[in-house]
Amino acid sequence: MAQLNNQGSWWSEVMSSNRNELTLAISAIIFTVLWYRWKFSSYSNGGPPLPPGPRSLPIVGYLPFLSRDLHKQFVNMANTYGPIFQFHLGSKLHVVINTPELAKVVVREKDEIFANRNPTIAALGSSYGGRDIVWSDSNSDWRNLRKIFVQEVLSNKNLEASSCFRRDEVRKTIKNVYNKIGTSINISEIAFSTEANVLTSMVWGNTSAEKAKSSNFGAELQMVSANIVVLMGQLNVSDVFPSLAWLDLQGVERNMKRQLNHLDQIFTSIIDDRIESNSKKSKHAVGNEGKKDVLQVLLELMDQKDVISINRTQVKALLQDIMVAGTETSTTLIEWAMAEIMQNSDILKRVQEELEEIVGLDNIVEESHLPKLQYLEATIKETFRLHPVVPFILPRSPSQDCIVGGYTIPKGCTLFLNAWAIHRDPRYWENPLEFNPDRFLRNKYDYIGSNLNFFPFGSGRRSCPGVPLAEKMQMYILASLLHSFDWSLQEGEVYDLSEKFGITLRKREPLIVVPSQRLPNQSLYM
Ligand code: HEM
Repeated sequence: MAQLNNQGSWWSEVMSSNRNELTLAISAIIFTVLWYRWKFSSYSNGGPPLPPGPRSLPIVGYLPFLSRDLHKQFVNMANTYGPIFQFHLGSKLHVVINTPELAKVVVREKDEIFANRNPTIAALGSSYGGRDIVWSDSNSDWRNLRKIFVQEVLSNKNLEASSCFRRDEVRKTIKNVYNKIGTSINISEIAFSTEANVLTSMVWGNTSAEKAKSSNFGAELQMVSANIVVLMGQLNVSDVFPSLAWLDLQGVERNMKRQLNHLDQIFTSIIDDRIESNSKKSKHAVGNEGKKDVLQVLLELMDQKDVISINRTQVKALLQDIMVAGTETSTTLIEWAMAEIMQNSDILKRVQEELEEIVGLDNIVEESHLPKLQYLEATIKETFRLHPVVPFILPRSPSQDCIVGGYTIPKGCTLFLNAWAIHRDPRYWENPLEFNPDRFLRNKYDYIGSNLNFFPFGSGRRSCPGVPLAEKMQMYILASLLHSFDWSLQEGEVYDLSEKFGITLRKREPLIVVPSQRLPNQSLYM
């Protein structure tokens, strides 16, 4: 049987650590699986069949054969079963799409049908039960929250008004790196704290809540966000066998609750603090339009009963989305980009020459320079192509049975769009494994997936609404790090680009590098 190799599989670990509980619960599983088998057998009667897929075991399905590097395994499976294939994990049907043509059917022609997420237990635990934007089903609450996010949180006006926060934080980062010249720096930590500080200034910059102001808040946030992302990427036996969920065999649900409690305490203290300070001020003293932070905008919408409004849980769920979706993703991209650029000395030289020409060695990078940095932009896009931060985008689930590529896709199954495979498919990309930014100078690709050969932020109605901020931040941080400093690996280190699969595709080993001064004028670092 193809692909049946459970060496180093996730399943063998779960089995060895939880043998007793699993044995006890096996009868519940059998019942569920028999029911689903009966349900799915009806697809072969009459309508188009389910997509092809590997044969698998009774009860557990394909579960024991999933490898840790799921993105690579799915490429092998596509080679065997074709551009659309399916497999069962326990009772749950999963479908994987591996070509831009079929992705187009999902996110264009049938976008409305494929607008649900089918969140895992971990995802529900991280999002106040799916009451946020990321994990909510496509319903009126989701539409409302997404509208608030696009029109109020990341509107052009707000993005413009918050440029001072980005400038302040990027400058602090330059100063901070300057103070560490000659020593080893973890790029991911630097990128994360810059991103997190920008987001917190934009979101609750005017807070006086002690927790949010404490010096270790950034580190706490980084730890919690990283834990949330790891837990969301973990295969959880409770998702595969819902009848076992009460046992929480891997402790994913418990652990996620702990992480969310941590964030919730911080959000609660910030919201309470703001409500109290608002009540002490007259309405007019809260600030004029341009100066309101996001929290203020959300709290005003909370009081509003008509047009668009939001409740307290949704405010916290939205804050959680911004903090987790906005930090982990951009941090991952910046680390990959630095790793690729440092490994390719010609590319580093071209990026720095462009910076010299546009910014000048007697100046530091400003946001106004960014639209002119075309080679850097192409380098970032090439990084997204080879290292899509969210390799399977986020799961989609059809709200009704439908047909894709001549096969039936049943209502409620989980569908993955395999961006990792599409981004390195030789049918769409010449020399796909070569890191070559020039391909993005020759052909224009946007970030909203207009061309589905390249869609690192997804596409369609559930595509990433954070693109305008992400685009600015990743360009600004990378341009600043590469213009203000030269970089080398710490002694004894070798270049390494190995991946660690999860809901985000991280670099397996952190990129530890040593900065040196590049700009002649020392005052540019102060
Ligand atoms: C490198 C940076 C980022 C990447 C690669 C990224 C990627 C993604 C992807 C692939 C999706 C799913 C799209 C789909 O299903 O079609 C998504 C959704 C989302 N992202 Fe991002 N993102 C990034 C930055 C951000 C930022 C900065 C924010 C907010 C400040 C953000 C907020 C969201 C939200 C709220 C959703 C859910 C949208 C929905 O379900 O309607 N993201 N992102």
